[in-house]
Amino acid sequence: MSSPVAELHMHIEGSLEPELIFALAERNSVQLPYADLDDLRSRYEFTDLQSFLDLYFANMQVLRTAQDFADLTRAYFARASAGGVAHVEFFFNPQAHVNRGVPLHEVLDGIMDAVATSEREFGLSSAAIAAILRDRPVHEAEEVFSEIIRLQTPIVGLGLDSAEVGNPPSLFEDVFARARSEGLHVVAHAGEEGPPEYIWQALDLLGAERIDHGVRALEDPALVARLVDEEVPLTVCPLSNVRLCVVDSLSEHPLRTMLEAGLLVTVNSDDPAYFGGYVDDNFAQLRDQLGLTDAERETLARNSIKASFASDARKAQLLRG
Ligand SMILES: Nc1ncnc2[nH]cnc12
Ligand SMILES: [Zn+2]
Repeated sequence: MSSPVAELHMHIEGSLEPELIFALAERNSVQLPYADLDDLRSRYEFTDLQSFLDLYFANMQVLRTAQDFADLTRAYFARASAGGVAHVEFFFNPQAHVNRGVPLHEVLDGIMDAVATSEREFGLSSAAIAAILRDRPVHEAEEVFSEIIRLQTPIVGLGLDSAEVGNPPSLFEDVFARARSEGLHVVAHAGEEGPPEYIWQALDLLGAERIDHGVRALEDPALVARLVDEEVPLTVCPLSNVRLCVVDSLSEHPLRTMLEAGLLVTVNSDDPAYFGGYVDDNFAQLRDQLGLTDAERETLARNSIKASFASDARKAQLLRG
């Protein structure tokens, strides 16, 4: 029996499976631009991050009510728990819903309802991170963040995601400073498609406690030394990196190089409904295609718990297995 894992990098909207897209479209009378499931599935071929984001945002149109968000979140919890995930810190994208007319409270009520019962229902502790869309105007991020705070939403942190290149962390210094002053954890996607410079900015300007992805850190030895020295966790997403053409194949993924460099690496699913699998699928394919050993898996599992924002008591419980 392998040790429990914490999943620290997944987007709840990226767990929207094709079957649920069709079921929610029916429930909400949404006309989908796909003939059937096979037609939808045939579109899951991506050439880069943007080509994925286009489909990711398009499919969100079926999410309308608190019930939809609760059903989506619970479906992920059930699947993740079955795959050995015992703790999750997941992203959601409030702007992606508010901007198409869904009231913020519908999003928050649904997600937080599922979070509140995850331990009882699925034996899985959970926490939500509001992620800012970095390719949208800065004032929009500030407005949605203010509203989340005004509603006293029990989120655990603030994150930064969406199209990376050309949208550096430096743009979002103020909203991240506010998040920190509210006592929230802060994390940022950096070094997925963007340069190592964006990782430096995430650390120095945003105060990021974890870097989401960070694979391009390997291009900058001084940055690697800093990340090792400060034990900054990197939430790496191997299947995502292959599907978004960040790496050519899983057998060429730099995960082992990162581990050998002494980086605090974790394995995550990112957008499991789009990238061919959940955390357990990532581990299984890493074993088959990269020769990931049981000892390496154990290290990665322990890293994920260490890197989480769970309480010390919960971390100790998770580490006991
Ligand atoms: N891999 C990813 N990178 C940036 N933004 C995202 N939003 C959902 N998945 C993402
Ligand atoms: Zn991501």
